[in-house]
Amino acid sequence: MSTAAPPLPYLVIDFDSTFTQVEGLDELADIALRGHPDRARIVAEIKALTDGGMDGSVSFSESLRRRVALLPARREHLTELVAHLHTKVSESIRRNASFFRQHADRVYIVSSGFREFIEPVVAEFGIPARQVLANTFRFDDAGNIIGFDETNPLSRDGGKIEQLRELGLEGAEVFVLGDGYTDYQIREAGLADRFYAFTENVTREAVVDRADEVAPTFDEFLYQNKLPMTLSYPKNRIRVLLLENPDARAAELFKAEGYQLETVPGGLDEDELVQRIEGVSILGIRSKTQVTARVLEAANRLIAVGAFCIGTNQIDLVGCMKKGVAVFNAPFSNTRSVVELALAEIISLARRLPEKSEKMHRGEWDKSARGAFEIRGKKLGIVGYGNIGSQLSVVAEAVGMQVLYFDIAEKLQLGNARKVRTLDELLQEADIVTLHVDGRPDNQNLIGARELALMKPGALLLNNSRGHIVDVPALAEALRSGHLGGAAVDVFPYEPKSNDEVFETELRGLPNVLLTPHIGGSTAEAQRNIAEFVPERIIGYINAGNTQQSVNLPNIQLPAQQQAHRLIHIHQNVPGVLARINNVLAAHQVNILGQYLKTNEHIGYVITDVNREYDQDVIQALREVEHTIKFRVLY
Ligand SMILES: NC(=O)c1ccc[n+]([C@@H]2O[C@H](COP(=O)([O-])OP(=O)(O)OC[C@H]3O[C@@H](n4cnc5c(N)ncnc54)[C@H](O)[C@@H]3O)[C@@H](O)[C@H]2O)c1
Ligand SMILES: O=C(O)[C@H](O)COP(=O)(O)O
Repeated sequence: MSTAAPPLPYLVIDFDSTFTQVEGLDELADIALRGHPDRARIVAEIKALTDGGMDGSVSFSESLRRRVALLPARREHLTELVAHLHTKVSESIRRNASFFRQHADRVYIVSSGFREFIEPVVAEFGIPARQVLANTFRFDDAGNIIGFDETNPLSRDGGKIEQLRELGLEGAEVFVLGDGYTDYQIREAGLADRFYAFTENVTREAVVDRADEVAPTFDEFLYQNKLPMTLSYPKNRIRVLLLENPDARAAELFKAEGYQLETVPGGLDEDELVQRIEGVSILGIRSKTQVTARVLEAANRLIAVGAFCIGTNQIDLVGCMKKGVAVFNAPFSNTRSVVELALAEIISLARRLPEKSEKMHRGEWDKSARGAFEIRGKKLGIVGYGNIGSQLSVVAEAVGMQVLYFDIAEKLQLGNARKVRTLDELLQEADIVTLHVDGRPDNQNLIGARELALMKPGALLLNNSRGHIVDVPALAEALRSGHLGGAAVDVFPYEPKSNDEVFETELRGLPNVLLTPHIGGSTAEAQRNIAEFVPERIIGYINAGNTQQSVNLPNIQLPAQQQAHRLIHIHQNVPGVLARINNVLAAHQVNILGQYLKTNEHIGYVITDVNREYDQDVIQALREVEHTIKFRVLY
C-alpha cells in the first residue's frame, strides 16, 4: 500500500490586500500623481472605488473602469510600483516564502489587478507567469496607460468565476484565500471547496461573514490545514488579556508581534477574571489584580503573566510555577519615580505643607514656623534597602540628609549610608522613617503600635511600599495622639477597584497627613518604560524560551537559536526527568546541538536545541515523559 502524502489542495490566492498589504492600483495612483495639485483628492477617490468594488457595494467592472479612467499613469511608473510592491508583500506570506517555492505548482494567483505588476512580485516566490490570472493594461505609443483589455474575463463582473471555470481544476480540492467579495464568489459558484477570508491587511465584514474560515495570517491558514509552516505556532492564536491600563505602548508591541489583544481598562475581581481567563495565553496586570489559585485553575492556555509594575505579591507565584506559567515584572522601571515621590513627601511633611495648603484653600493665612524644619542634617531611616531604598539613599544624601538603613538581607552600602542591625534601632534613631520592603506576607503589620511607639516624638513615617505593611488603625492613633508629626501614605490594605469607588481610611482628615492614590510609579516615564520592558521579556520567552528576569521560573539566558529546533520542557523537579528526555531523543536518533538546564525546588526547566530533521513521533514521546508540566517546540 502506498504511503505517499495526499496532494495539496490547489490554492487560489488574491493579490491586492492579500498577497500584498496594499492595493496595487491605489499605490500606482499615488506614484503617478506625485506633484499633482489634486493628488490627495484623486487618490482618495480611487481608494473609495477600490473599497466599493471589494465589499460589493459598487459593481466590480464599474469600479475598475472608473479607477483606470482617473489614473494618469505611464509605463515607467509601473517599474517604481513593482519595486514598491516587493517591499509590501504581506508579512506572513513573506515569512512562508519557502512554502510557496516548494509548492508553487499548486498555487494560482487570481486577481482583478494587473499582470504588469503582479507577475514580477510573485515570481520572487517561485510562482510562474502561467499561474497568474489577471488583467492587462492598454498603452498608447507614448507609454501612457489608456485603459485595459476589456475582453479579459477578469475585467468583468463575475470574472473570477469565469476564470476558475476555464482553469478546470475539477478533481482536486480548491481553497480560495482573499479579502474581497469577488474571492468569496468563487466559492459561492461552487468552484472551490473552502473560502478563507484573509484579514491580515483588511477586514471586510461582508466577506468575513460569508467565509468558511477566517485566516488572520497565512500561518493560520497553513496551521489549520496541517501544511508545512515557518513558525512553530501561528502568533495570531496567542491571546493577550491586558488589565488595569498599562501604557498604550504595551498593546502596540503585542499587536506588532501579531498577537490577538483584549483590554479591560479597570481591574477584574477574582470571579470576573476566572470568567475571562479561559483561552488566554498572556495575562497583563498591575498591582491590583489578584492572580489566585482559582484563577490559575481556570487558565487553560496561560503561558505567561506580565506584572506591569514592580510588586508581584498579588500573584500566586508558586502556583504559576507549578503550572509552568512564567511571571515577569518590571523590577526597576518605576524605581526613580517612587524615589522622587518620597523626596517630595519628606520635604512636604517637614514643612507641614498638607496643613498649610488646606488652610489657604479655606482662606486661612497661618504664617508660622511651628513644627516646620529643614531636612538637611536630619536622619532618614530606610527600611528595605533594595532598588528603591538604595536609590533614595543616594538622593537623600545629595540633599544633605544622614541615611541609616535596615534590611534583612546583606546589601551594598552606598555613599555614607550606615547600616543598623535591627529595625528597632532604626525606629528609635531616625527623624523620618520610610518603608521600602517588598510585599511578602511575612511583612504584614511590620509597623504596628509597638514599632510606632518606638519612633521619636514628632517623627515622620512614609509608606510607599505595600498597604499591609503598616497597621493603619495604629498609625491613625499615633498621629491623633500627636506622637508622630505626620505621615505620607500611598498604598493601603484595601484600595478602590476603580476611580468611581469612594476611598475610606482611618487616616482621612488627620493633620499633616499626605494621602495619595497609589501613584508612586504613576509617571509618564515609568509607565512607558514598564510598557516596553515587560512585553519584551514575554515576547523573548515565547519566541526563544528566554527566562532571564522571570520572577518565578529558573533564569536561563539562552544563546541565539541557530539552524535548530528548540524543545522547551518544564517538568516537576523529581529525579530522572532529564535522563528520560535524553533517552527519548537517543531512541529517535535526534542530534542534540545544545542543552541547558536549571532547576529550583519545584520545577526543572530544560531547553534542548536539536537538528531540524527528526521524526515527528519524538514530539509526542517527549510530551508523554512522566512529570512533564509544559512542552513546546520553537522554530
Ligand atoms: N507606591 C508605588 O506605586 C510603588 C511603586 C513601585 C514599587 N512599590 C513597592 O515598593 C517596595 C520596594 O520595591 P523595590 O523595587 O525596592 O523592591 P526590592 O525587592 O528591590 O527591595 C525590597 C527590599 O526589602 C528588603 N526586605 C524585605 N522584607 C524586609 C523586612 N521585613 N525588613 C527589612 N528589609 C526587608 C529586601 O531584602 C529587599 O532588599 C515593594 O513593596 C514594591 O511593591 C510601590
Ligand atoms: O508595584 C509597583 O510597581 C507599584 O505598586 C505600582 O503599581 P501600579 O502600576 O499598579 O500603580
